[in-house]
Amino acid sequence: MAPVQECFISAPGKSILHGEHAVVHGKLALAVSLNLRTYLRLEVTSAAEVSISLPNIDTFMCWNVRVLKPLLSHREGECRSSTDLDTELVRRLREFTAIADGSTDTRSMAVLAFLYTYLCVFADSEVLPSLKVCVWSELPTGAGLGSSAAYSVCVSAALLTARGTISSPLTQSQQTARWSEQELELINNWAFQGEKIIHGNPSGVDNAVGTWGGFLRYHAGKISPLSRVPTLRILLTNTKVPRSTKLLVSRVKDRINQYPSVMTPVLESVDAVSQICERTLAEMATEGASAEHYSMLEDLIDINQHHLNVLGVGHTSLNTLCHVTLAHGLHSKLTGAGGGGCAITLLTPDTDESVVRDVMEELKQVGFDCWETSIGAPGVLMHSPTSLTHSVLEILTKY
Ligand SMILES: Nc1ncnc2c1ncn2[C@@H]1O[C@H](COP(=O)(O)OP(=O)(O)O)[C@@H](O)[C@H]1O
Ligand SMILES: C[C@@](O)(CCOP(=O)(O)O)CC(=O)O
Ligand SMILES: [Mg+2]
Repeated sequence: MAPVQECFISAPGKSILHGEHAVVHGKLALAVSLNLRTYLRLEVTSAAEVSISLPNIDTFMCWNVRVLKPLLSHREGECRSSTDLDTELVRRLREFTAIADGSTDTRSMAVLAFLYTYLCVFADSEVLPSLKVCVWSELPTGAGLGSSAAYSVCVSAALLTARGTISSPLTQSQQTARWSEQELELINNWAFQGEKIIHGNPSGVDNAVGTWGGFLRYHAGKISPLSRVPTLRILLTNTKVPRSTKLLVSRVKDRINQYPSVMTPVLESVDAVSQICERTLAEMATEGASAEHYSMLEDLIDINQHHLNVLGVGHTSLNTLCHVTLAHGLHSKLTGAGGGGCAITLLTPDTDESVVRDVMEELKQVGFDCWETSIGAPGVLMHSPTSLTHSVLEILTKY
């Protein structure tokens, strides 16, 4: 396949309806893509350098390609796998970029994930290519909306396309295009490796949503689209309390290890919540949504929020958020890793517009960001430059 000289790629963020954390331990999760995206521009240059500009996290790095090549010497001739993390390469990259093992600064993980994917994808090239890459996102970083996965999906799609491992699907007359199912699998597998570097122990649900988009059920690595879902109205609120998915995921693991007989039933119960939610959504889509259906969805949200508190990923900001919305009859739960970050609030057909306005106003007064989101956006896309808004294009070409 002919390699590209320049490409623009985007991938969506996600919201987990139910099953965050439990999904890491093999339970069912229901997740949906958001209309907030991460964008990437890749340009092939002749500078003998590879550079990555990450304006969201104020990170701008550049390396001579000849300095990077020796990092691959440990596996000369071997093909890098898209399904297993090369831990020796990660170790070498940590040393090279001077990121200490166990570092809690997840920002530097974005650089590590990029370099890892770059070196693996181009491992068989005699000379590493000179590339200029810029990634910018509409998503808040580290807030539970899957910015790490959207980033990893964009990086993986761009590098695989630049290498010619997957096609460049955009024809001249198209604004956006997607890859074949087989190519999406490859993008997803490499993005999962990126997530492993950023998260430590990801379930894979976030990169799956970033790759395929839509409404997905994710269970023990098996991804399937939810075919029957009603139109749902959801408020997203960002408490703006920073947190790291990596730390929260390992905190839950520690708690399970310390109190297995207490925590295992909680995980089972979260699984049951996801299953009942899936059945309820299917019923709503096929039979029409009733007040009883919405009442069940609200109960499940409340139950899961309590479970997430028990798992140790709650936060006072999230408690405040739940109280504010409940005072107006609206039910909320954290989404993503918790510990701060974002929550979702379900709006029902009976919710008066004045109530939505009041709730949003009150949440903003507490200091949170709050907006109504649209769900089910497409997964990873290749864009023509004209399909991007002026402001996105300006940012991506500025660095
Ligand atoms: N636009 C971006 N530019 C650079 N790095 C990003 C971007 N989005 C996400 N990341 C990486 O992902 C990390 C946040 O991931 P995480 O803690 O999983 O939160 P979430 O995925 O919920 O946003 C960041 O610290 C950074 O390493
Ligand atoms: C907590 C978890 O279920 C979701 C994490 O999502 P986010 O990185 O907070 O957007 C972890 C995972 O599934 O890998
Ligand atoms: Mg993440």
